[in-house]
Amino acid sequence: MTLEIPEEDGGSNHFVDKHDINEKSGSVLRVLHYFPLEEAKNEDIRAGAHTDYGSLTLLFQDGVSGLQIQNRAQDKSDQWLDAPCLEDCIIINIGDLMQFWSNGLFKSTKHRVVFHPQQKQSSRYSIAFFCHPNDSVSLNPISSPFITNNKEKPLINAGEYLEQRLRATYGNLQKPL
Ligand SMILES: O=C(O)CCC(=O)C(=O)O
Ligand SMILES: [Fe+2]
Repeated sequence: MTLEIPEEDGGSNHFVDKHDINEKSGSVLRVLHYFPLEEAKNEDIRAGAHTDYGSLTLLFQDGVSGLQIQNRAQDKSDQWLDAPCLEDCIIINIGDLMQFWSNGLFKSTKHRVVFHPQQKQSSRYSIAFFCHPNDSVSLNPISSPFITNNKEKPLINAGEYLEQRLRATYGNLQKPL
């Protein structure tokens, strides 16, 4: 989908400009190893339900499935749908900031990682690249004929939002990077 962002707001370079690699950002590559389940335990969840904090996440999986997304229909939020693990494919998640910038047009989908019954004895590996804009970038909806901009100016920028989410998740640990 093209958003027709006006040239004065960067046009087709709008998102590139927000992700200048020479500026500070929260972008991070994580190599994830989910251990097999110990025999005595009877758990189903490898990673609890959450949304990603940044703009987009690139997920590389190793063939052991388990990623699920939450059904967004209000009366079906207890339904979790398996994301297929396709060979040579990268899964792209929309993160919270893309939802802010698009004023909800693009949804930051809740997801989690579960053990499927036949996988409890296997490790699972995945690599996630969490793509974040520069810390100083505003979370205001972007100019586009497809996006309504009815929001008050937010008081925080991308760096502050990341800090808030990390604090809520990990307590007062130091921000990575
Ligand atoms: O391991 C996966 O497939 C997903 C991991 C994930 O959602 C995350 O680390 O935010
Ligand atoms: Fe995630």
